[in-house]
Amino acid sequence: MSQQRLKDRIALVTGASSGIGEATALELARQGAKVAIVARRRERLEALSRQLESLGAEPLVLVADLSDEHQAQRVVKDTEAHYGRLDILVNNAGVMYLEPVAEADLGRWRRMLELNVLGLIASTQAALAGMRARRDGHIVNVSSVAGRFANPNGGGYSATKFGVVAFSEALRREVYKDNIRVTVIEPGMVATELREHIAHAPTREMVEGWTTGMRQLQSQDVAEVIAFCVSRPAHVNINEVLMRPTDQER
Ligand SMILES: NC(=O)c1ccc[n+]([C@@H]2O[C@H](COP(=O)([O-])OP(=O)(O)OC[C@H]3O[C@@H](n4cnc5c(N)ncnc54)[C@H](O)[C@@H]3O)[C@@H](O)[C@H]2O)c1
Repeated sequence: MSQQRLKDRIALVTGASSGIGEATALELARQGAKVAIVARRRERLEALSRQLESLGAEPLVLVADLSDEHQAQRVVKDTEAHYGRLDILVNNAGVMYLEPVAEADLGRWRRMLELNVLGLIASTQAALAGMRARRDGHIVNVSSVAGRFANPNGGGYSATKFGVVAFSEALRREVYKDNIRVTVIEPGMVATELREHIAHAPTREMVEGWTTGMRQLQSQDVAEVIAFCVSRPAHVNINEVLMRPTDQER
């Protein structure tokens, strides 16, 4: 039995129907959190919900397309209405399309921007009022190593993940005074369904090449990092440690 470091904490995990989101929902539940899960595939969420139930997580299943900002805001409000508050928001839902700029399908890139960036911003915005009022909350944004380093054919995806890093750093500076913590997670290659979206065949080979000889992460590895970050005692203000406010901001 894991330590119940998240006992009575209320979490919402987006993109929970597979991969990192599914593993994170389970790990938060093992550590005692109550967990709301959201994605588009109801059957997958229902199956996860049964596992969460058996861990005592009192799950809430929400089906939404988070590339729609209104739906992204609604799931936060639905979670707050159901449990009375939201303590931990894990913005994990994302897609990856890798293709050369010259051949890019801009409709696909727009959908990627809408989900990976705008949806994440919308759910964050919806969570702030409640967290501010209680002076308590933790927002975890899942970016990627592609949010710090860009590779050929990864321009569209990296634009979204650099965007997540930039947004999170600005957000952290806006909300640290309200005791809201912001963490960005930047995993390397993780064995999930995400790779199936690699649109361009040579890119698939290239991505395989980048990772040859590297340890491939499992979703559970990332889930444990997220659970560790959100389970720090509230008096440890990591915002102050990671990004010391300038004198003007004090
Ligand atoms: N797998 C990797 O190598 C890797 C590396 C770094 C970062 N990431 C990031 O991790 C996050 C999770 O990805 P994953 O690897 O677990 O892949 P995944 O495909 O298994 O999971 C993505 C999740 O997002 C959901 N989703 C997709 N579109 C959605 C939409 N429009 N509305 C609601 N939900 C939607 C999917 O249903 C799924 O639950 C993503 O943000 C991804 O960019 C993944």
